[in-house]
Amino acid sequence: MRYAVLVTGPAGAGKSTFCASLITHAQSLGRTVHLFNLDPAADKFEYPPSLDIRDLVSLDEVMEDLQLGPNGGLVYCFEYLMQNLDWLSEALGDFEDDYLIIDCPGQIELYTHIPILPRLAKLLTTTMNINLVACYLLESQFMEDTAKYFAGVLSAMSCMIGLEVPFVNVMSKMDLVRREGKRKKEVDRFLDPDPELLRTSATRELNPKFHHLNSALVHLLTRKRTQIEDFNMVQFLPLDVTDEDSVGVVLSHIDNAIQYGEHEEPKEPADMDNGDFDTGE
Ligand SMILES: Nc1nc2c(ncn2[C@@H]2O[C@H](COP(=O)(O)OP(=O)(O)OP(=O)(O)O)[C@@H](O)[C@H]2O)c(=O)[nH]1
Ligand SMILES: [Mg+2]
Repeated sequence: MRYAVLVTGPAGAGKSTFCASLITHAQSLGRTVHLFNLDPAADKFEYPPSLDIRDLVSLDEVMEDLQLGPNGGLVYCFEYLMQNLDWLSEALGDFEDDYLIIDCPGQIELYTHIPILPRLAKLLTTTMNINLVACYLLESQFMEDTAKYFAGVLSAMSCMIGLEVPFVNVMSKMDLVRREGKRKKEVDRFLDPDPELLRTSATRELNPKFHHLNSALVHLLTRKRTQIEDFNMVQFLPLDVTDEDSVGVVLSHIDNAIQYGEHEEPKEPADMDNGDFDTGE
């Protein structure tokens, strides 16, 4: 049985850092894990990737040869990957019974505009028979601006709906929140999105039109009782990579989502009620 974690999220959300801390933690548990770099623009890693899209296609060469910018070049690299799936299945053939951590690029259009990642996820799960879970990382600074935060929630949801695989949302860089000394109750409203946050947003004074738009969104979220609120489709696990226990909690949710080690007794994930995140209050 092969397992893989697709680590997604906007630019700078902490994906590569999270991949490295997942690897450190999994190795401390005695697991064999491998990094699969899916970012053609990546330059350095804490752990050397065992599998690397840059062995197939180089963003620099694509940009130079085809006169494309970084984003167009990235889309081209993924299209090239999809046309060379033999390379991927051959490379993946070396990893029987292993756990792959897949580090994705941060261009948001990859998750919301073009259907390349969903195609890749389908291929990994159906053709290559890999137990796949996706993580979407949003960084804690998004909590500073509620309108931006809700844009982040919607992008997480858009990615999740597109991928159609088990999904774990993560609020990264929680060490920064701890340092600021935010109240736990306040933090919880962002980990379990509270649409009422938008109503009290500072945009009311700054930009009334924008506030009307936000209010309409809240109205949609609350009155129509969409999935975000009713079914808790989007909930974030707090991640502090400086705290091994926090990485362990996220890994236990990932394991649970893909039933890692199904021959063993099924394990309950660690407590999800955020009670394990101590803001230091
Ligand atoms: N304080 C803090 N900083 C972090 C954390 N994780 C990442 N960073 C910093 O955030 C920046 C971006 O981290 P990366 O891990 O490269 O983020 P990424 O999502 O892989 O970025 P792209 O691949 O460019 O999309 C770096 O300067 C990291 O040192 C964290 O948990 N806490
Ligand atoms: Mg990265």
